[in-house]
Amino acid sequence: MTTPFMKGLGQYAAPIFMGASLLYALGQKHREDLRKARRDRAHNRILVTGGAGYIGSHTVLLLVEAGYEVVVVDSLVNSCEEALRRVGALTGHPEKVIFCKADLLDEEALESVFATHGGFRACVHFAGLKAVGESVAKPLLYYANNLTGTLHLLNAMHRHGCKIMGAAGRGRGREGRRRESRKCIRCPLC
Ligand SMILES: O=c1ccn([C@@H]2O[C@H](COP(=O)(O)OP(=O)(O)O[C@H]3O[C@H](CO)[C@H](O)[C@H](O)[C@H]3O)[C@@H](O)[C@H]2O)c(=O)[nH]1
Repeated sequence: MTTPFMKGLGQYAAPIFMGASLLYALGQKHREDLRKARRDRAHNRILVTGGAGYIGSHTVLLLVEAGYEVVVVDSLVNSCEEALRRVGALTGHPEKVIFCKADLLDEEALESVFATHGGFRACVHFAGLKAVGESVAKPLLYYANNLTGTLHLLNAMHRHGCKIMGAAGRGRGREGRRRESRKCIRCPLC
């Protein structure tokens, strides 16, 4: 049975439907704009772990000069934030150096960096302990810190679709000669 109230409502159906469609279309456009902004940002944004350290801060400088925006994750265990402030000043683009104090062993903090600032075009990984004497005295600490931290990083990259990782390592060969290697690899999990 159609009541007068329902009949009255009928005349509003078309405008309500059109209004809802318009809102839906605007929402879609807004979501598409957000996705595009995120894609553009990802194209230009690099994550540098250990970016406040010696090699890391020089890398950040070069990346910013090359036009990238850099997010630095560093626990500051062997560095200080001042280095990044200086990098910002030297490049003239302090806004392109975003610092997040976090330890790679803290998975939640790392996830929050990826959720807030990702996705990254690539990651350069320098956040590692590397004092030779200490590594001999405390090998398990070094294994736990460097391997677990790297695994956490790889997992976060995998979850957030970041597929390129650069890393630098230094070691001594059997014959005592120093070996340096710099590698750029695809994330092994992706
Ligand atoms: O668990 C850690 C260990 C270190 N760091 C940070 O990582 C940076 C490492 O920088 P350092 O100045 O201590 O080391 P270097 O820049 O000299 O780089 C050295 O350590 C690197 C560790 O990845 C590479 O091995 C590299 O080849 C080697 O020269 C520091 O800011 C330190 O605070 C962390 O954030 N988390």
